[in-house]
Amino acid sequence: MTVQIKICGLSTPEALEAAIEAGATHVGFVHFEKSPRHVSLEQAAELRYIAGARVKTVLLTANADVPTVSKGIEQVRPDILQFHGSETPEWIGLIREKIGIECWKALGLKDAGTLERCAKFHGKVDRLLFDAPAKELPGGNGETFRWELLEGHDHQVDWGLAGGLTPANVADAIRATGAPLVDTSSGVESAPGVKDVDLIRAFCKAALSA
Ligand SMILES: O=C(O)c1ccccc1N[C@@H]1O[C@H](COP(=O)(O)O)[C@@H](O)[C@H]1O
Repeated sequence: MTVQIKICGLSTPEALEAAIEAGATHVGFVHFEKSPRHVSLEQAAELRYIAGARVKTVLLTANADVPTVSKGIEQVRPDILQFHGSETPEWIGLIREKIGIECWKALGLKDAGTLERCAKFHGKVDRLLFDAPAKELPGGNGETFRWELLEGHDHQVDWGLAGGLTPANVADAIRATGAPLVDTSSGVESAPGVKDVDLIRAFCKAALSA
């Protein structure tokens, strides 16, 4: 099966077009003020409009309150919401049920225990995204985690791999984990928050050839 690719933290039409042309299946907009990739809901809506139906659009928030998430859905009309903070399964489940929108939850994988605890999200989210443990930011830190933690894991829900993925390591990551979707943000940047179109192209090429 062809791997799905999410390029996250996009903030310009140029980088967005490069991601789509290179074969990304998902593009993400980060609405989280502490991030160097933060975009306002107005900016995200504009990018979402440009993307149209060519790719799936993802609005990422971290520990946002309900009014912010509602405003994001209303203004941006994303295909998917990605929750990247300490949102509970019940909280996400309620939003998913009420709004009927696809919801993803990112989890920082520290050890086998974290992986076991992800079972509480089953039935509440549409996809789990395994990332490195949070640091100053809940995500987008460019850190990989021990991919071997996923070895032999019986995935009960769709999932994806994130955390420090770059054009240089994404093919190894796919081979090592069998990830059906890979997600990158800082690994395709020339500086924090500045996407590099050549790195985006190289990332997609490497992922698609794994
Ligand atoms: O990208 C950000 O700035 C960000 C901020 C807050 C939460 C998540 C964020 N990004 C997501 O984190 C993972 C891994 O990113 P990276 O490739 O290691 O930089 C990915 O899902 C990003 O979408």
